[in-house]
Amino acid sequence: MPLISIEHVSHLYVGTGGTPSWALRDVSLGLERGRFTCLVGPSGCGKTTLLQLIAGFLKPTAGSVQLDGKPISGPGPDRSVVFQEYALFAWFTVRQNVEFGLRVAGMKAAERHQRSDELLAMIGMSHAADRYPHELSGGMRQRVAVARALAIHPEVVLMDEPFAAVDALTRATLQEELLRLWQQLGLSIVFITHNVDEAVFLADDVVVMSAHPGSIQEIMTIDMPHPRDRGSPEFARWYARINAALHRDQKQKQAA
Ligand SMILES: Nc1ncnc2c1ncn2[C@@H]1O[C@H](COP(=O)(O)OP(=O)(O)OP(=O)(O)O)[C@@H](O)[C@H]1O
Repeated sequence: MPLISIEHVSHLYVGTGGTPSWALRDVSLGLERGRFTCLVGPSGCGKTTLLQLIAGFLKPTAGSVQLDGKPISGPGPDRSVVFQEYALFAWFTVRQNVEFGLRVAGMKAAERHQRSDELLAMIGMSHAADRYPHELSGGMRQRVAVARALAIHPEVVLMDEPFAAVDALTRATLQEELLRLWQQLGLSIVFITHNVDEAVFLADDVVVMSAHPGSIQEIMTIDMPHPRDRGSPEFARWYARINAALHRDQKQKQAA
């Protein structure tokens, strides 16, 4: 049984003018435990909606979303979310940000400190534990956001374009660090990106979505071992395949 089962899910939004629109139409997808899944697709194809349904922030209009065979009825400590914007609390230090979920869960201070010490060491931020978010670079802030998401020991980490706002060099470093954490902690990750290179570098499975209505066009399993070499012919082949699938959809929509 997949860890996350999305069965015949449709999601309807009603806009401000009262006009309904289908963000997702009859989407079915099974996500296996321990895998790194990337969602790619044109703007508006429902990637964030799908992530929010898994997070439990939204309920599907039709169909079901299940985790470990149980319907998802809301957010829970088994799932955490990392957003594109550095959603850190400005008035908390790095350590306080990382410990936030643990404090909410009622964990004692000594245990919280031990957990945050471990995570800060893992992300190479021990030296900055007492700094505030405005004293950090974009890459450092996103590292803290990842550490905060991991502090509660979630089974699933849901990431919505987490590295889109940082420069290319920092992005590459963050990708490598995330792969290390994923492997070390045995996480299951669902990661939205617009960047095909990022998807080929990170993913076991790439879910290519198409828009109007949001649906799944193709699922590709990238069987290259990690770490992946961006300069290899195999990497270039996967890049071209995913890119072609994305453009095929656009061409079909334009021709229709
Ligand atoms: N709260 C909302 N109310 C009304 N319509 C919405 C709402 N949120 C999203 N939509 C619409 O639903 C569709 C899917 O949106 P969604 O944000 O899930 O797509 P996306 O693939 O994540 O897009 P992007 O890549 O641009 O972030 C879009 O047409 C969007 O305009």
